[in-house]
Amino acid sequence: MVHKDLVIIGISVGVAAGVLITSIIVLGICWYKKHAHLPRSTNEGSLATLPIRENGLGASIEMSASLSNSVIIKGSDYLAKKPRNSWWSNHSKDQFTSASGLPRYSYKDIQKATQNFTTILGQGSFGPVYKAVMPSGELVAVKVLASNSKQGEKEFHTEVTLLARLHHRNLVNLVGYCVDKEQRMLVYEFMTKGSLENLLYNEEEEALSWEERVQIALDISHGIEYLHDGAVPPVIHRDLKSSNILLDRSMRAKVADFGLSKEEVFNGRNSGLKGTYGYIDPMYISTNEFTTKSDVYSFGVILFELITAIHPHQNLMEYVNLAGMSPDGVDEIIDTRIIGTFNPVEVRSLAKIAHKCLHKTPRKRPSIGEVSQAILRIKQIRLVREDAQSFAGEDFSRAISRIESQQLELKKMASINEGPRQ
Ligand SMILES: Nc1ncnc2c1ncn2[C@@H]1O[C@H](COP(=O)(O)OP(=O)(O)OP(=O)(O)O)[C@@H](O)[C@H]1O
Repeated sequence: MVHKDLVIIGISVGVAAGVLITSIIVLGICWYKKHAHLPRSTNEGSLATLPIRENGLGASIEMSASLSNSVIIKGSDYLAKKPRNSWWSNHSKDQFTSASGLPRYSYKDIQKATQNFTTILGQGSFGPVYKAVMPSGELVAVKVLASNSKQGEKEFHTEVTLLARLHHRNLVNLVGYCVDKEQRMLVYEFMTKGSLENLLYNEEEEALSWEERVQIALDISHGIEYLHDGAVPPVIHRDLKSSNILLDRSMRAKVADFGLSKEEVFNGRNSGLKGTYGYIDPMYISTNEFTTKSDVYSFGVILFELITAIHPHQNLMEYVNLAGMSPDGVDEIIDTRIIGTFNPVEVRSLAKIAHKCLHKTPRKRPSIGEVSQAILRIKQIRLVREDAQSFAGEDFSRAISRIESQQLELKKMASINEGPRQ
């Protein structure tokens, strides 16, 4: 009997000890889970939702006000989940935790990739731009902001936060950045063919064909259309010019340099004039009010550069105004290097669009969406015409081969009818 009691007491103590140990383990796991998330959740109170549109796909970024805080991406999760390229993915996860959602690099990373800053591509108003080869072999362009340039530093922050949420095939993508002590750099996708300005005005470059020029015009208009109508809130570029249009190896154009971009302020006014001489909307100079229509004006200037290959600093607008006096006056200022290869109807249509963009009253200028549609129509009409020509050509060659085979048949029949001569 005593033995039986001892067994019952033993089992009870064992069960109680088991329950106690299990509870301690469960509590321990809960405590660990809770505390492992603490560093991220400290920012949650300050998060604000910033919606973005990405080539039509919806996504939203919850980002904190400060650049140094972390970013959480909702919606398509495109930016968070898709590694930008193999080189970035080889780096530690810490480099992805910035407000922009872009990888952040150390000075040493960039120093190595640019062979100690010896691979200079050119010099912009913010500082030099270097070609960099990443360990994966991928080419990028690194824009080093002059450390004494206060304006450049401000533009840097604007550009990082803006570009991190703007993605379009006709915009030059920002793929990383560097903030290391006083150093600030922007890492861009590399654009093999350089700037439109260089392609139009450098005598050593092969002249762009008319077809290429129309495609470039269309690409630029699509890039601007995304900024004006696709980005939420809308973005005005503010410094559109041929040196800010870069081309990739397939001669597709992308809009670059958002250093002067600002998010649109409704009915807002800006103090200092920004932009580049020759491209600035005259109405902006007199009213100090910059709108999407001011970008449309600058785009009109670029369209005339494509048609004439005359730089705005070489009296382009004087030529354009003189030519505008007669309906086909544009024929007189067309780039001589494409004479004989272009279609005059297409040139006149593009010039008509450019004139509309340059209308002195901003509200009478078309929207960039309307401009894109009009340029697209020029291309489509050409494609239909080429199709018709090749169809006619096909008919002709078919007819020729039909005649040839008929002749062959006739010859054969003739030889049969003649029969062997006796
Ligand atoms: N992503 C890139 N790929 C290839 N070359 C580039 C890239 N970005 C800039 N460059 C080249 O580097 C040079 C300097 O460019 P940057 O944008 O700094 O100045 P800019 O546009 O010429 O002048 P500004 O600063 O006044 O706009 C130019 O020759 C440009 O073609």
